[in-house]
Amino acid sequence: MTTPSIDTTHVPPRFRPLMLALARGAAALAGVIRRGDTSLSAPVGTNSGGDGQKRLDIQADALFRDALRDAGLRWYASEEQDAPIAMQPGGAFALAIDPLDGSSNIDTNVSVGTIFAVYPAADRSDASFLRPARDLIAGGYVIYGPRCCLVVSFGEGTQIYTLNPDTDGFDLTDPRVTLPDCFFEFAINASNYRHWPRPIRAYIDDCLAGIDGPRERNFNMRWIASLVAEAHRILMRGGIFLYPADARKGYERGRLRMLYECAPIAFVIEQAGGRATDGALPILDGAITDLHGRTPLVFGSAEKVDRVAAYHDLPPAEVSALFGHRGLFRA
Ligand SMILES: O=P(O)(O)OC[C@H]1O[C@](O)(COP(=O)(O)O)[C@@H](O)[C@@H]1O
Ligand SMILES: [Mg+2]
Ligand SMILES: [Mg+2]
Repeated sequence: MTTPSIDTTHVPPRFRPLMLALARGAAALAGVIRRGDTSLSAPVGTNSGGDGQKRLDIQADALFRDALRDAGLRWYASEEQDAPIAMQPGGAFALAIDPLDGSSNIDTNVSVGTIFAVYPAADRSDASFLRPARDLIAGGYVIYGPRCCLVVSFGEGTQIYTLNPDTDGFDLTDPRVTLPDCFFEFAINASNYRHWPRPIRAYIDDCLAGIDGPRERNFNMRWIASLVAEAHRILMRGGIFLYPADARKGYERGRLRMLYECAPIAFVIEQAGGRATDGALPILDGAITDLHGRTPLVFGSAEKVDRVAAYHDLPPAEVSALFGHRGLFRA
């Protein structure tokens, strides 16, 4: 087997060692997932965000920490660790990672992923991570699906690399992907409908009403329960994803974490021409105030994400009116 690598032609020079290390970690994790050890979905504990951990969550965390040892990182913050870990004292970068996203899908052989965000390192770990989300200098994800792809942005467009099984290297397959603007598909966990805030219910009601409703067209729906897989589908063909805040205990700020999940996904989506908000305001205009803090997340085609924000601006009486009255949202 050759040493895993990535084509760095379009990677800014200062990020090359980091991208090579991430590619190494991703190729190794893709190999672990492919081997299909069924014990990897066994529950092993709870992380500080309060989520159950599976064996593969822990293994993925250890694997990336090891792969990133000499990659110029000063700090490594993981969804699976209570606090950031000090790496190389002279390192220029602070990296936040969700080593395994979508862990409820491990045992069913459905796509899972890794999400990462890179910030300039400060002397202290809290100053490195607790800051405006827009300070991000690189971010992306890896999807372990039928194809393993690494998607990354360095702030000038979004690039896609695909793992070549013959060489174990990531080839550049799209140097600048554009998120299609017009696809009528939404992704939301509809089992939580009764817990959602009114603007979200109204938006989804109008999609469900299809050709007979104010949107005057039919929509399709998807829910994979793997943020990375939804993000990749939307990047490829458009549509919208919503994980709103809801009335369940512990979901006051939704489910997804600002540092490890929402900021890097928002970065990649914005850089591909899409939009990402908390329902109303851009995710990247927000601040990271808590390592494991959460935020509602809505992202996808710009026009659809803007429309969700417009539902938040409606007066309450208008939001709760029958869809037929929301003349504003026709078409
Ligand atoms: O089970 P739910 O509430 O639909 O949540 C699914 C969401 O939770 C997540 O699995 C959370 O990520 P982790 O697996 O990293 O905890 C997202 O990938 C996904 O979008
Ligand atoms: Mg996750
Ligand atoms: Mg995770």
